Amino acid sequence: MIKLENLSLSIDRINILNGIDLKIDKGDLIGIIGPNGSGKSSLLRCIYRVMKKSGGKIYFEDKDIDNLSIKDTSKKLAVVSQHNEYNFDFTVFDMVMMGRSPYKKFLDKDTSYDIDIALNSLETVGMIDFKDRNYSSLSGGEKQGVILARALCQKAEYLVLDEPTNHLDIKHQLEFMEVVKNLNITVIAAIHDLNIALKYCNKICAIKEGKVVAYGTKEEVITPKIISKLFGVNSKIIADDETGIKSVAFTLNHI
Ligand SMILES: Nc1ncnc2c1ncn2[C@@H]1O[C@H](COP(=O)(O)OP(=O)(O)OP(=O)(O)O)[C@@H](O)[C@H]1O
Repeated sequence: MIKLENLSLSIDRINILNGIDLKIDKGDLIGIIGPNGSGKSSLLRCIYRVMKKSGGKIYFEDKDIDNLSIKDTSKKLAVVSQHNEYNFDFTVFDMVMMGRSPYKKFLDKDTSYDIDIALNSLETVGMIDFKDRNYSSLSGGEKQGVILARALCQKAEYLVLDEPTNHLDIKHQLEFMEVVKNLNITVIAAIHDLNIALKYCNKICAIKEGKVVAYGTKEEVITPKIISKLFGVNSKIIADDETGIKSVAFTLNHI
């Protein structure tokens, strides 16, 4: 379980997150939704400790993260974000092996156990055939698969996804989210596409101006009323006649 209590973040006296309370249960796949600039990435960055919160508490199970080392945090939590360009080049396999670094001391060698985990992670994301390729030669979608494999290689209980499918075509978006869903671990994902959120998340946290506007099941949160409050657009939730699968259709208010 991850618990946020009264989490706040201010930068240059501007309040970015304002007293966020959130409880993420084990096995949840939580979508964080909200308009541009509402604080989704900042919230996740506080959880994965790239940003230092200004106030409040974050707990992993019963442990206050202020008392956890960065290395111990990395054993618990892996991250996939939307920015995957690096100014250096490694093979795909070496990139994935970096996921083992929280478990290593300086100059420790990779064990056959580490190598098996890396190969299994590449298998899981369907990219084993890419293992000897240079990372920089991959397409954006392929890079995202490698970064997910690196996260899996960390063997963390929690996975944070910061708008991970933004640059992916629809097939790659669905494939990425299918892999994530089938991991059966706890996932917190900032998601722009409400249809992806509807399809894959079991809970949704809606934020606006750094505050939680709604938190609950996707049926409770992805509603025309809340969508209008968040984004200022009209919407309709449509259920497919055959499958019952729901999707959202949008129009601008004045159209
Ligand atoms: N390092 C920073 N310095 C100053 N302002 C920042 C910093 N990081 C984030 N912000 C501001 O905090 C607000 C929230 O940004 P954040 O990236 O968390 O929003 P978001 O909901 O993820 O947005 P988007 O959907 O556009 O990616 C924005 O107004 C942003 O400009």
